[in-house]
Amino acid sequence: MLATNQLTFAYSPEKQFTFPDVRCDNREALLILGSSGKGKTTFLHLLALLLKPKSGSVVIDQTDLTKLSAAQTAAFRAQHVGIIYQKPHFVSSVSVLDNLLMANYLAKKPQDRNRARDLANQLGFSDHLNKKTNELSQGEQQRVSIARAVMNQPGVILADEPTSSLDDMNTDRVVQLLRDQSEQIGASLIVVTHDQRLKDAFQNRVEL
Ligand SMILES: Nc1ncnc2c1ncn2[C@@H]1O[C@H](COP(=O)(O)OP(=O)(O)OP(=O)(O)O)[C@@H](O)[C@H]1O
Repeated sequence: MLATNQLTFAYSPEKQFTFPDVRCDNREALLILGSSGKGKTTFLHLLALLLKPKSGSVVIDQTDLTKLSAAQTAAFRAQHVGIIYQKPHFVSSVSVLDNLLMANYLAKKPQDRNRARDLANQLGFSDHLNKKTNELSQGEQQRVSIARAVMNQPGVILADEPTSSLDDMNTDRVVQLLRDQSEQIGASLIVVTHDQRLKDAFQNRVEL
C-alpha cells in the first residue's frame, strides 16, 4: 500500500509543486496522468523518496518514508520498492543476469538465480541472460527493467513513462506484463505517464 498526504516540493522558489493526495492499495493499480513538464517524474521520485519533499508524507506499508534517515530510506527502497525508470539504468559491464541479481544484493538478500531465470522466461528474454545489457533492443531492455524491479517482490512498483516509445501492440503488452507481475506478488502498481492510450487499462486515475 502506498499513500501520500499533502506532498509539496520545490526545485527553486519559482518552481514549486503541490501534488494531489494519492492512495494505491495492495493488488491495485493507479495511473497518474499529466502532460509534459507537469511534474510526473518529480512526483514519482518523491514517491520513492529519491527526492525529499518540502512537506507532506509518503507512507508505504505503514512506514512513513519522510521520517527515515537517508540510509534507512535507501535500504527501505531497495527492499520494498521496484522502480522502472524512464530510461533504464543498468550496469553495462556485467551481464543481464548479474543486473537482476544486483537487485538482491542492494536489498541485502541472498542472490536468487531461480527467480531471475523464472522472470526471464516469463518476460521473454531468457536467451539473453548472459549478454551485456547494451546488446539488447530497447524493448528487451525494458522487459529486463521490469524483471529487475520485481526481483525482490516489492510491495510497491513505480513505473515512469513505460510505454512512451512503444507502438500500440507493445504498449498493451507492457501494461499487461506490469499488471501480471504486480498481481503475482500482490504489489501496488503506480504508473506515471502522458500516454493517453493507457487510460482504458486503468480504472483508478489521477490527473496532475
Ligand atoms: N533538477 C531540476 N531542477 C530544476 N527544475 C527541474 C529539475 N527537474 C525538473 N525540473 C522542472 O520541473 C518541471 C517538472 O519536471 P518533470 O521532469 O517532473 O516533468 P514531467 O511531467 O515528468 O515531464 P516529461 O513528461 O516531459 O518527462 C519541469 O518544468 C522541469 O523543467
